[in-house]
Amino acid sequence: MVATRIDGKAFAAKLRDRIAGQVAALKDEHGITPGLAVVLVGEDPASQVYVASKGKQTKAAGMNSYEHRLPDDASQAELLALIGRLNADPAVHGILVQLPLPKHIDEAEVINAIAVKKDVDGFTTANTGRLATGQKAMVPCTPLGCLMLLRDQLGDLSGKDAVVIGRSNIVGKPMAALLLADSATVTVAHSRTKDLSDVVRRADIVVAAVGRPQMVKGDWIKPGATVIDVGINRTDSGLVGDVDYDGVAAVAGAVTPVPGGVGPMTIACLLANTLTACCRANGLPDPQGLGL
Ligand SMILES: Nc1nc(=O)c2c([nH]1)NC[C@@H]1CN(c3ccc(C(=O)N[C@@H](CCC(=O)O)C(=O)O)cc3)C=[N+]21
Repeated sequence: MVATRIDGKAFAAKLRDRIAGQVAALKDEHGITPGLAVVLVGEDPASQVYVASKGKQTKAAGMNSYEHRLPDDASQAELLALIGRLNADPAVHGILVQLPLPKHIDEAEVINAIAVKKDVDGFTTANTGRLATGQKAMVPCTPLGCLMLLRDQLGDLSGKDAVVIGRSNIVGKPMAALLLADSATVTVAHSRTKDLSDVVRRADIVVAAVGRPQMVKGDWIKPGATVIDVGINRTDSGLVGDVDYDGVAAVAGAVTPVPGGVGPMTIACLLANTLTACCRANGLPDPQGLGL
């Protein structure tokens, strides 16, 4: 039996279509256009590609996209001043500061300067805390995309054994919070975890977010398990995930590919969060019905 290939690219395209319809209705019925501001500091080539792609998809969904580029040597004060202006701008419903930032800038301080209601990355301490305590939050895009794929594949996640490999603030920790909120039994594994393959073998759901090319092997996987690969590793043989796809697909029930899995969901969820932020700012009901 070969695993189902979870088509994140197709799922993301459908989600973007739905969002575009909701954006059009928002314009028609309320005269409001959601706006997303993306801030890029420096010239990192991968970041430039992501930011260009975000801008293109934002406009394609009918939203306004505002791009702000600062030079590599921009000061933290300049960046904070820009965020202050975006916080005060009523046309801007979402603000994303592309990470990583140059080393002379304190990332946590910059992120926490973003207005909580405009924090479409869900990276502020306030949103992290809200997610962890079950209050309405802005949810980080990559884990949100993973959750949507899991709910679509499995339905109710209640009582499932989930193992998240990786404990980053942007993926591992919020992913664990989301799975817990859906009543899964959650284990967070990381570089110090003992007998990692044995831990993973117990899981009905595996989310791999470690940044090590093809680390998760087929013989780590419980037959029939659902495997979500968050890895984006650029190697000599091209873009690969954290999962050894062919080996895992021979055992798993379903697995996401790289590319074409979680990556496209991340950007679609950014649009979803921008629309959600816009609706909340205008006292309208949440458009995605996720209960988060
Ligand atoms: N503030 C902030 N928010 C982010 O969400 C954020 C960030 N900073 N910094 C960088 C990471 C990375 N990230 C990705 C988005 C889309 C793909 C994506 O679409 N990947 C395609 C392939 C793209 C390719 O070929 O390079 C795929 O997996 O199919 C990947 C990675 C968002 N990030």
